[in-house]
Amino acid sequence: MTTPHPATEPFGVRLRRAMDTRGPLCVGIDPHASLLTDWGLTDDIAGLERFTRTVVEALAERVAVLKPQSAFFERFGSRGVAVLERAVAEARAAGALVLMDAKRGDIGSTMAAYAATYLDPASPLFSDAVTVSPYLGFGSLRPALDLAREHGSGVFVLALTSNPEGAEVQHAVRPGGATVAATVLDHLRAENAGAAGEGTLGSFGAVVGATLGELSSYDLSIGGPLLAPGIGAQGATPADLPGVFGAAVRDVLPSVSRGVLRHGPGPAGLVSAAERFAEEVRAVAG
Ligand SMILES: O=c1ccn([C@@H]2O[C@H](COP(=O)(O)O)[C@@H](O)[C@H]2O)c(=O)[nH]1
Repeated sequence: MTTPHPATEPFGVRLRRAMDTRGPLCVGIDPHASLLTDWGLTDDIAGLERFTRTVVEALAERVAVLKPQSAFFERFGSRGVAVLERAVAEARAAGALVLMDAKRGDIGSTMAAYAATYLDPASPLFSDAVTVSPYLGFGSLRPALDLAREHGSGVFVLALTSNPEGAEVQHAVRPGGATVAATVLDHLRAENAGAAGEGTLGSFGAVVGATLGELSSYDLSIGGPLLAPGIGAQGATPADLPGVFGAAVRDVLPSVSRGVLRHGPGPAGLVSAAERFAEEVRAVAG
């Protein structure tokens, strides 16, 4: 097994380079039971292993970012997590950045353990970046933000999620008039301050759904990347990105899972679907 290695450059710098050289796309590894079936695989650890290996072998040398969805591995217990560990190591060794979609969030002291799981280079799940939830208060994420800074990793914080239910929390208005989501974006802007020069990305990103329609009431210029899930199975398309993100579109990392994965099990189908999405994004985001 490849030994996890820490980064020598900040995540944001590595991400911008990967998007420029490999294309602006993140592909999700989401082994849904229905996809395993569609691929002719069994819904068990052998099916999970084959599915995951196929995606990593097809795409890790080509796309900028692979985003394993931890839940689909955890449902198989420790053997599923072992598959996830191998996928992370192999994808990183092939040159992809790995964004672990774990959406962790807890009080600060427990958050420190989550941070160590994904952001400490000694951990078998060490990844280039991780998704976290700020709904125990942005300050509760401090251990993850600090560990990421120390090791050149990235953190993506849920701000405006792609699901319609998110609005009841994220659009809620705080005393003083700012929405919860705007407050999260403000915190991220502060975390990235000083990191970003012209054209550079900071390492602290926001998750902002591509499904949300225009967001001009939000200041999306956070100095870091905007992970945009929702393209493909959730109904958004690359053509929607300029309308949703406006001038911030250049900092958007669109993410597609089922929209690519449904083109398996052959590697050629996965590769051409990913290339098509990346091309469509390039055409609208430059
Ligand atoms: O706001 C969010 C945050 C995360 N996700 C995750 O992205 C993928 C989407 O999968 P698709 O098959 O492309 O719909 C999945 O892992 C979600 O948990 C999101 O959809 N929205």
